[in-house]
Amino acid sequence: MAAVDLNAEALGVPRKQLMESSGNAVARACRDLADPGASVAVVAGRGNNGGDALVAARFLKAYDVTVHLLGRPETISTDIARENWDALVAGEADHRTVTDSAGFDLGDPDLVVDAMLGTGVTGALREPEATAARAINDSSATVLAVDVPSGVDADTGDAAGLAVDADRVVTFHDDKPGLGDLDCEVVVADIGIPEAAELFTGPGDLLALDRDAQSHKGDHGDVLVVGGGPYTGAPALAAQSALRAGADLARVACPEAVAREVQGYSENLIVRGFSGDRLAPEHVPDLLDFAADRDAVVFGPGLGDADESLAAVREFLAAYDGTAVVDADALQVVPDVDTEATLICTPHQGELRKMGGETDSDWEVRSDLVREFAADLGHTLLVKGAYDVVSDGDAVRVNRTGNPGMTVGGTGDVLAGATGALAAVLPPLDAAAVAAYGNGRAGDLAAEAFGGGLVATDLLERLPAALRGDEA
Ligand SMILES: NC(=O)C1=CN([C@@H]2O[C@H](COP(=O)(O)OP(=O)(O)OC[C@H]3O[C@@H](n4cnc5c(N)ncnc54)[C@H](O)[C@@H]3O)[C@@H](O)[C@H]2O)[C@H](O)CC1
Ligand SMILES: [K+]
Repeated sequence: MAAVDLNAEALGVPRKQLMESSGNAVARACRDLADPGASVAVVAGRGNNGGDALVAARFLKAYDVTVHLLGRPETISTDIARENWDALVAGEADHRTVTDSAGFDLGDPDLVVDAMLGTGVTGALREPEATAARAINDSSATVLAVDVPSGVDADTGDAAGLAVDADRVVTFHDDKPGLGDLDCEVVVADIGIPEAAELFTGPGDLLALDRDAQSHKGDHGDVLVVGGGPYTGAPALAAQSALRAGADLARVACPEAVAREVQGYSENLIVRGFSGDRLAPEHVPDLLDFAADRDAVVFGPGLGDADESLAAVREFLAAYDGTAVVDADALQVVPDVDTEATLICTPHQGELRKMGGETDSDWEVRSDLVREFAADLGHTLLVKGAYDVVSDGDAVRVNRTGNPGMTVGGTGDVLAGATGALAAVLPPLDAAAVAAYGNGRAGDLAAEAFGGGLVATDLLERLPAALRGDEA
């Protein structure tokens, strides 16, 4: 939800507006549960769950509302919740702050609005929330829970300990998996989050990359690029891109004949040559051993389409059961290989057709075609275009970053490498969506500097900023 909220904000629908919609939905449920003049106890926590109810209080003029804030106002954790508290105080609403459990007196209300904790709950209820939850459960009031009954984990429906026993839940935007088993009525309120906030990639998708501080080398991926032969720049671009997208190690397995040239592009790469001047079936056993210790493999950059190289790709994929990004000439092999591997294929629309897929200039039509083909293939597709379409056969994401300057050679290798690095730390669909978003953002930053004259290496040093969500 945090990612969707952030994407909604990027689309021009700020969180405070979402909170206003949530609060309005809560007020409508109150009007449904209690008659005007009834006494309502709003029990608000210090986060946005509480914020929703502070908004609702403003919509309940016809009721006798008392707001209980659990904690001092200065401990309210978000500005939008704090602003709604300040508005209540400025409006002389009947409000009180509960700084310790002994200070909590629910009174004898007809209706309780449980807005202590929502999706931000961690662990068992602490004080004074626990005392308040017991008082709410012991009261004879009707209980309306905001988003999630406090103490319940929205994803699992479990509670680490005590939880509020609600008569009705008003949850926002979409049903939460954990609410299904509650024995109370759950109402899903549309709070005006645009569908686009979930369909199109945006800054919210970068939250998935939040790294825990304790991470150490190797946590962020050891990526192997298998490529090179007719071309040498492509595997080097892909491997450097993997590093720029956060991989700790980037290795290149390429023909001995070009190993020095590939190494020459960057001392950051660990280059390992296999015999001859192009990939062939005899290299596959070694490659499988080498790949087994990596977190992700990027197959294809610069491989060329010699029959023996494609035969080697087929043999490798048939035996590989890890995670691989397949790009460029290797893509044509995928449809006729049965593999246990988790593949992310990154074709442009011409390569998609060569794989047997269909495309369309209208991105909405293309989205359905890509989803169907991904379902047939059983793999994740990232189909490059002015609008990149990503699908795992079930969900669809569309990426709108990027610009026409990115048709220059090599940007696809940069995307493949970034996808490999992200596939080492994220599920395939997210890895492809974030890679498309970051690669396009890096391309947009490069276009600011070089316009149509940008080259693929310009994206490399801009990938970190693009994946951090830095403003251009
Ligand atoms: N897109 C949407 O669905 C929207 C949802 N909204 C509401 O926002 C909350 C989530 O808000 P958040 O601030 O992230 O977290 P909470 O308010 O649920 O709780 C955080 C708050 O609670 C404290 N806390 C955490 N665990 C415990 C505990 N075990 N005991 C005591 N206190 C605890 C923590 O310290 C924080 O202070 C969502 O549920 C919706 O109601 C948005 O308003 C609109 C968009
Ligand atoms: K709640």
